[in-house]
Amino acid sequence: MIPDYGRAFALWRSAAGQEWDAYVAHPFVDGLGDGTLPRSAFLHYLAQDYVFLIHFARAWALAVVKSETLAEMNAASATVQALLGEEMALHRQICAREGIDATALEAIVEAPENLAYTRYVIEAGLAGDLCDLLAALAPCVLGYGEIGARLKVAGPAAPYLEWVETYGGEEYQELCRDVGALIDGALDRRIGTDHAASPRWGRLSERFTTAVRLEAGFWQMGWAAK
Ligand SMILES: Cc1ncc(CO)c(N)n1
Repeated sequence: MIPDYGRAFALWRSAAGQEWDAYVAHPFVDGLGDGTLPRSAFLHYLAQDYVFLIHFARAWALAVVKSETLAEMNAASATVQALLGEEMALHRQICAREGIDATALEAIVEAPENLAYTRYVIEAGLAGDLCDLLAALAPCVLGYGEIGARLKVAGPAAPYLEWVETYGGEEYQELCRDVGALIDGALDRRIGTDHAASPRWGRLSERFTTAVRLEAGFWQMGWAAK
């Protein structure tokens, strides 16, 4: 079952079509679920993802700047906190057990796929308004929610249980529902409640799909490190 993260997400997701499937059903994801993903690929991914989250948190902080209401500011800043506090703690915990400390993680050199993705998102927000920024942010947050929920139901294998429980767990799922509500509210306010009827819709959809493609590229980067 696909989780309900709001109206705009459902439309963007189906417009992305096969690109969405290539992201959420990438071989890397299958390997996380059934435990066959080589540890080296996982650790390479996780270290890159730590740096990803630093820049991703900056992009969410930009959403605070681009907000027009206190409700939007609160929702965006709660996401910044969830990323810096809870999600990055997962990475620190797993890497610490492998002998990689937080200072080493922070100093990881970004892979081009990583750099491309986060800076694309930040640029979407700098060039546009909160709708443009949220369209580029949505695949990351909500895609991991969908993946986590699916893998959790399937009954994940032991090696990556912690990862699956983080993204499939209630706390992250609640964050996804809140982000879905923030997106719908931000779009209602700026482009009207019939999102797809807005002249801006096509462009927003493209932003979403580009970010989806960059997500698949991120898995591919990890997968290539096998
Ligand atoms: C690449 C990537 N996308 C999305 C998430 C979820 O925040 C993450 N941790 N990493």
